[in-house]
Amino acid sequence: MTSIVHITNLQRRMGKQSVLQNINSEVRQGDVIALLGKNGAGKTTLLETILGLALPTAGEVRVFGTLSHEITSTEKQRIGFVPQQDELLEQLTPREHLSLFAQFQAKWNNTLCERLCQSWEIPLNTRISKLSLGQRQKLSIILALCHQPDLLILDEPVASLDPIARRQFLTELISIALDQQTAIIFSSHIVTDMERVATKVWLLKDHQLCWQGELDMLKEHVVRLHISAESPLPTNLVIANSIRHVYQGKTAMFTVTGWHDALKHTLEQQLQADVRVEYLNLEDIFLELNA
Ligand SMILES: Nc1ncnc2c1ncn2[C@@H]1O[C@H](COP(=O)(O)OP(=O)(O)OP(=O)(O)O)[C@@H](O)[C@H]1O
Repeated sequence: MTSIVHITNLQRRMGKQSVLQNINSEVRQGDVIALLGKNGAGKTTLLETILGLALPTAGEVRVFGTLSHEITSTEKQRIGFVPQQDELLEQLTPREHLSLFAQFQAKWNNTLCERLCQSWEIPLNTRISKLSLGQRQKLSIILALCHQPDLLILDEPVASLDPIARRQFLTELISIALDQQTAIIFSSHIVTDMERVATKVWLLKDHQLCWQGELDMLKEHVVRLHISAESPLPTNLVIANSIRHVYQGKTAMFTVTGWHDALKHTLEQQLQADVRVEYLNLEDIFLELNA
């Protein structure tokens, strides 16, 4: 698979504050990356740096092999971006905006545009300044999807969408990732949505990517162990890579990282106890890793 984005030792400071440190990663064709992090973790900063809208303090980001802040207008046409705050032209109607934007795109998909405008009930002849937040967000998504980008970056694209539009949007996203092999980086606080579409996860914490890799691997890597013994467990019990634990006499619950199934038997022998492994959904993993 072709590399679309390459990030090397990226650092970004804002005044005295370090926002991103030692970020090394790669985005390949067909990757759908869920970018997760608490408020202020640096998600928008990372996405803007990838887009070349902000300069790295150190390190570099390459998009299609070019430094992101030096990408050409032809390369820009290969990128779709839905910003957290839309940049629509207030005085135009959606019809005018779509037609103006389409003129500058080499691969505009009019069929998809018409289908989405219809199913999302975009009021095509109303001034954009009079649209609701959700209608504006839908229009921004249509603009980003319909020029069939090779790289699609979405910063909180669904916050104002109703559940029906959100589900349709996720379906579209999966289909373009599969059919067109578009690389997608998607930031959202609706973690259940991310879990439906993501193949990979980037988790930002303490200015760094504390996890990056396949979603399935993350789910095998972070688990909750429910331990129950015949007699009270030692209160100073230590389990490697534990990030949180709760004791209740003969039972205990540990959340651990770096888990692999072979450890279960060893632990049961060592503690003379039953160990049940609970695999977590992405939202629970996010909460545990940020606890
Ligand atoms: N223009 C700016 N000047 C100074 N600091 C800034 C600026 N923009 C963002 N920051 C700081 O950089 C950090 C990261 O902000 P960023 O917007 O990237 O976070 P985020 O993860 O996208 O947050 P959210 O989930 O709330 O959208 C925050 O601590 C923020 O205060």
